[in-house]
Amino acid sequence: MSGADRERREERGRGEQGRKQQGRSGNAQGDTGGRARGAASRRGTGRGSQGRPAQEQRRAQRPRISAPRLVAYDVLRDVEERESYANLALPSRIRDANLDGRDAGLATELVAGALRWRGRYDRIIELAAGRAIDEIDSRTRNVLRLGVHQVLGMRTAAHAAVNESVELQRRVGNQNAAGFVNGVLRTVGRSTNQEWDAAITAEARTPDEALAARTSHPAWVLRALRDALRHEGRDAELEDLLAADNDAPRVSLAVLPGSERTPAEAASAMAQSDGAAADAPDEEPLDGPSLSAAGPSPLGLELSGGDPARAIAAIGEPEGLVRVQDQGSQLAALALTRVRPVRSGERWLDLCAGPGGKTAVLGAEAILGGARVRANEVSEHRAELVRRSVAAVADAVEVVSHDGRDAAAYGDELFDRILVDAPCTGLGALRRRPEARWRKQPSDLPGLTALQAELLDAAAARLVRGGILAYVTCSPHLAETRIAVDRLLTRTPELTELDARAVLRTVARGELDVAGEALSAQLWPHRHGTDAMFVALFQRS
Ligand SMILES: C[S@@+](CC[C@H](N)C(=O)[O-])C[C@H]1O[C@@H](n2cnc3c(N)ncnc32)[C@H](O)[C@@H]1O
Repeated sequence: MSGADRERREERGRGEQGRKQQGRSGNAQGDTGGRARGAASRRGTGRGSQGRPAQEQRRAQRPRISAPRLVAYDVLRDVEERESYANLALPSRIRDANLDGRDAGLATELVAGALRWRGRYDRIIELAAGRAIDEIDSRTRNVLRLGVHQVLGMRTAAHAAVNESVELQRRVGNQNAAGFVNGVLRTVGRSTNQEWDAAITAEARTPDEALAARTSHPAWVLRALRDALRHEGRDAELEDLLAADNDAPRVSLAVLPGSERTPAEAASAMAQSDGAAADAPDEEPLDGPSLSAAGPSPLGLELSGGDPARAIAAIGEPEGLVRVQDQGSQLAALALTRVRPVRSGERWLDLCAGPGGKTAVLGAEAILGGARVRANEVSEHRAELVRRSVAAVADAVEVVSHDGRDAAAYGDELFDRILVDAPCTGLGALRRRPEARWRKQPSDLPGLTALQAELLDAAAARLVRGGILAYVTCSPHLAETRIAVDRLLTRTPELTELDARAVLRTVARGELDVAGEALSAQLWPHRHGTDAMFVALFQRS
């Protein structure tokens, strides 16, 4: 930073000090209008006396904003305004900005933190600014969320986080609100996380509102999660679950059945390749991350960090046989394939297959057992993802694209096993998709549960006698799990529910703690380290 820039900053800082607000209760006022007027009149003087070139010169002299922060801001905008998925928008923005590994890591942390903790940070911003979050324009809101994450969620020095945020606001948002950003973030930085949590609790109207804000969950999601845990007699686990939702999940890999190596052998293959790389002077060693055959799926590996693609390459299996996949998804697919021995010639259907993670497990199991899989996906684009996903087991899998409620999806056949991995609210994968909890609304439920019921009815009618149906959701919401199952059983007396918990206990690696009275199995992030997958199994009589 040049001396002139530093001087300008210090002068601005002194100005802010003069206007600063005291403490949380004497908040940052949030009077952007007053500040805006002040800033506008100051700018007006500048324009009058110096003209446009001077203003442009001042802009050119401004400190550069760090590229990762700009990338993070752009991704937050993509998510908010274009409904983009952060996990897709982020890599493409990182590529466009040509960030190196370290900066890409910072951009990723900023995006994940600001999205995941949005509910808590918004409440803190409200308390610091003394105004409702909706009254702050969306650009400023996102600058503030990134700033609060740096101040409270990362170890960024407070003055650096504030200065960067003010510059970011000047670059991307309403210039007049730069002072507001400065004031709010300074107020935020004056209290610790514990103090902010105490303030959130003190200001909340109900204990649920306080817990929802502190743990950054929408209140309706918190209630749905509590209901699902209560159904198992485990509502005391709610806070553990909410905390697990806010932890970045460990990367899990699946070693598909039929691979040359078992998961344990794959883990040691990577360790050996790591050692060999360290010995070879021109090979960059895999610095640190290790694989272990851990987690509840018998196919599963856990990666302690680093780039999964490098770990997969280091294992050395043919492409596609080792893949990134949540272990709950692995178990859900295995519940269907291992519920009973496979007879050669069986026909299986994966009705809602996109993007094809579970189809790959079904395909690998089908090859071993002599079965064949039809994979259906309503979206042609996602059907293409399924084709790519099953390349390693393509001999056993045929991919088609139809609405699963239409006869075309079944191709005039009956099936021995059908997987309905239904579209759902996705409330079981909140740790993986940080923006998802803010996207779904309770009003999404009726449409989804109606679609789930129609898909189940269509699938149940296409089972051979004695055939098995697996109903899977990545949501623990009771409307999408037990209530859906009970209604299906009422509508379809030919279906008998099987003990999915017993099946999963047999399939799983180690003890699997599945609670409650129901025959279906609910997995949980805080208990099993998986997404909250729900699995129910039925047999057609
Ligand atoms: C939860 S995802 C399936 C995940 C997949 N089984 C996997 O493991 O990768 C649900 C899928 O159902 C698809 N879908 C939604 N409505 C459908 C319908 N009417 N018929 C068939 N598929 C549908 C969605 O496009 C989405 O790809």
